[in-house]
Amino acid sequence: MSGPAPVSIDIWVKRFGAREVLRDIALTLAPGERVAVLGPSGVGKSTLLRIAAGLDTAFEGTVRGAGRVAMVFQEPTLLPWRSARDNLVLAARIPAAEAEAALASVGLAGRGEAFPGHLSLGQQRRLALARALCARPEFLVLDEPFASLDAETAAGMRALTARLVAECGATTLLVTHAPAEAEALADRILVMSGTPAQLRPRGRSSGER
Ligand SMILES: Nc1ncnc2c1ncn2[C@@H]1O[C@H](COP(=O)(O)OP(=O)(O)OP(=O)(O)O)[C@@H](O)[C@H]1O
Repeated sequence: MSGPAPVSIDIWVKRFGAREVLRDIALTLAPGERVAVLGPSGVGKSTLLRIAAGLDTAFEGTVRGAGRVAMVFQEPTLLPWRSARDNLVLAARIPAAEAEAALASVGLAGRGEAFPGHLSLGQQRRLALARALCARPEFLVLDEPFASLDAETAAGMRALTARLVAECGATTLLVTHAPAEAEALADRILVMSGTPAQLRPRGRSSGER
């Protein structure tokens, strides 16, 4: 092992058909750095994340240094016919006792037998977060993990995620359209805008809150 590496995402161009969605994106995350990308719906945030996580390789550019990646999707994407515990055991190949501890760490102690469909959306999101963290990622990618939660639940999730992400120490890339999420979780905030979309640091005076 040579120690943690920066994650470098260079996208010269990403197209869907003839349409350019992303162009000239150069983003380097220092080891352990947490970067949030803010931007309106449809601008290309999820596309950037899928490329960063290695799920989309149909682009011109490179992604380097990502190492072991875990992604939390907008939808929890759990195995519906497996218990909460088995969702962790199967995905991360960990013993049941470790899965129980992970459930407790996201406030799901005692819910190991529950099927995802019997959990609230907020609980499913926490289970999906636990699953990602159980993989002991070097690079954690979060795609609007708090979308469609009520304000109180989202605030609880933000605090929990901020604590767990800090504890796990993974280099983290988060996309959201909620500035409060970006501020709670990130060391650095970037804004994605334009067609094709580009990234720039968040300005202080442009009304981007
Ligand atoms: N598989 C695909 N094929 C064609 N077009 C796509 C595909 N995936 C995304 N797009 C288009 O690319 C653009 C960027 O989509 P993307 O999902 O990255 O946006 P986003 O910023 O994540 O939006 P949201 O905040 O609503 O999730 C959109 O115009 C979308 O319609």
